[in-house]
Amino acid sequence: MIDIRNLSIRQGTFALTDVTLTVPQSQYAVLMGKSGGGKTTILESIAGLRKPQAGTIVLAGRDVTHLRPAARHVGYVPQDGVLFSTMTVRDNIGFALAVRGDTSTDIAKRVGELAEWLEVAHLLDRSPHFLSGGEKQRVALGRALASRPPVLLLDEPLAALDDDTRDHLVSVLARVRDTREVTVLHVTHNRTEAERLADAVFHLKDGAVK
Ligand SMILES: Nc1ncnc2c1ncn2[C@@H]1O[C@H](COP(=O)(O)OP(=O)(O)OP(=O)(O)O)[C@@H](O)[C@H]1O
Repeated sequence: MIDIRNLSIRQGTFALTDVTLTVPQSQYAVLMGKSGGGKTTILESIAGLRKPQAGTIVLAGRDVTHLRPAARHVGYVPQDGVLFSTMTVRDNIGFALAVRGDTSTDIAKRVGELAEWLEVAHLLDRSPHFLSGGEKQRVALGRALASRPPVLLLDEPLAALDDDTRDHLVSVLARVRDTREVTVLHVTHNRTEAERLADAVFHLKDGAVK
């Protein structure tokens, strides 16, 4: 579950006030709204990368409002995916598991399983430099899901992809949704994408969520 109550965030002249939004457990919610409206700001606040001035954030029944990002157990695919460029695809996907000290056997098993599922098994030894846009996004998704987070945040994961690649990634995300293992908040501008994936659609308008 993602439960945001009365969140207020100010950055420079921009402000979001009193944002309230709930995504029930295992649901796939889409957040839409015009450019510059504050969608990324909301995702970054949930992930712990921005500090709100007021409000609470409860994830999977835990109040994480004052926890650091790593303690929140959130899977996050930021805008543009941004993989670690000095690491192979394998190490990108396994990163969170290595940081928390999983054994190399456990890491290899989970990375192998995810790579099959996301259809990137043939790319594991490659550097992110030599991946297509769609491949990069599938690897970024694998990295976000590796530690089995209860919450997944996706910031325009399908932007800047051609139609066929976008269609394929939508079907991958539908598979993620259908496992019902994770509660998802997905930011997009694309109505078709929202219709194909969302259990619920939220609209951010004039600093408020409807
Ligand atoms: N550190 C900052 N200081 C001041 N203003 C900022 C800062 N970061 C973001 N902003 C402003 O906050 C507003 C909301 O930005 P945000 O990226 O959350 O919007 P968005 O809805 O995700 O936009 P887009 O759809 O274009 O990605 C924008 O006006 C942006 O310029």
